[in-house]
Amino acid sequence: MSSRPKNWPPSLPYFKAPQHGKDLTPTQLQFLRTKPTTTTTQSQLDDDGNTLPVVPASSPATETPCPRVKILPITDPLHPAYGQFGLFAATNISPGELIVAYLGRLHGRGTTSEESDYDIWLEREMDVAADAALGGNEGRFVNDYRGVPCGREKGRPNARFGNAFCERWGEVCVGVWAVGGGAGKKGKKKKGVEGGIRKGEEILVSYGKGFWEERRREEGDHGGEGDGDAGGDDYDENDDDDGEGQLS
Ligand SMILES: C[S@@+](CC[C@H](N)C(=O)[O-])C[C@H]1O[C@@H](n2cnc3c(N)ncnc32)[C@H](O)[C@@H]1O
Repeated sequence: MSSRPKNWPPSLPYFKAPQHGKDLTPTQLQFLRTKPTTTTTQSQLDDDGNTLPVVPASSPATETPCPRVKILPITDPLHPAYGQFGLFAATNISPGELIVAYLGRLHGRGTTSEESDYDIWLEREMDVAADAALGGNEGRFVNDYRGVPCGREKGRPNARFGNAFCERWGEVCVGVWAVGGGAGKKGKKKKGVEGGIRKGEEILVSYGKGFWEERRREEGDHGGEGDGDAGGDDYDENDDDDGEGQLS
């Protein structure tokens, strides 16, 4: 396999592992490198109180390039990210499966780039985020579900951000997971979602309401129209803005 995925922007660094910003403290590094054990700490539990999943070093989700996904140009003029790229399933993906890691520069609040549209909280409490604006892997191309036409589960995401301990790198990473295969956030069942993504489908997450509210504020400030939130729907996002796994 080539050392970069097809359609990767030629001038953008392609990461084969998470990059550590110089600002990360020993405590943050220790948090990242701590593999969950039977005696887990609070920060190793997800919203449902489950232990952080451990992803074996052999998982295709952490291969670079990742065989589970394709970066493709968005050619449908009705798609809100028309003219940009998106992330698509290269194989059928089972509900609840880790699709691909989201690699970027790991950093704290002090080195946040206000301009970045690729910065995602890994663990807000530990002040660690992953920014893929200046380099990353395929994960950086995942679009938000809002306004995207023709999805099998129209009007809702088929994937979500979530953390895992990745044995390939020996640290906690953000990943993109197929929805389904269990309860949603805080144990709530998501209405009508069975999960699983078919080969060829676009992989779509929710960036969280906060991301789009901030986008609207910026557009208001600048008086522009831009490529903001393309429309509402009945997907219940009330749990979306409580911490990790949201674009900041
Ligand atoms: C993490 S990037 C996603 C990849 C991006 N499409 C690209 O080609 O680099 C986030 C950016 O994608 C665009 N985007 C993603 N989902 C969108 C949506 N539903 N509506 C409008 N723009 C979207 C916005 O420009 C946003 O700032």
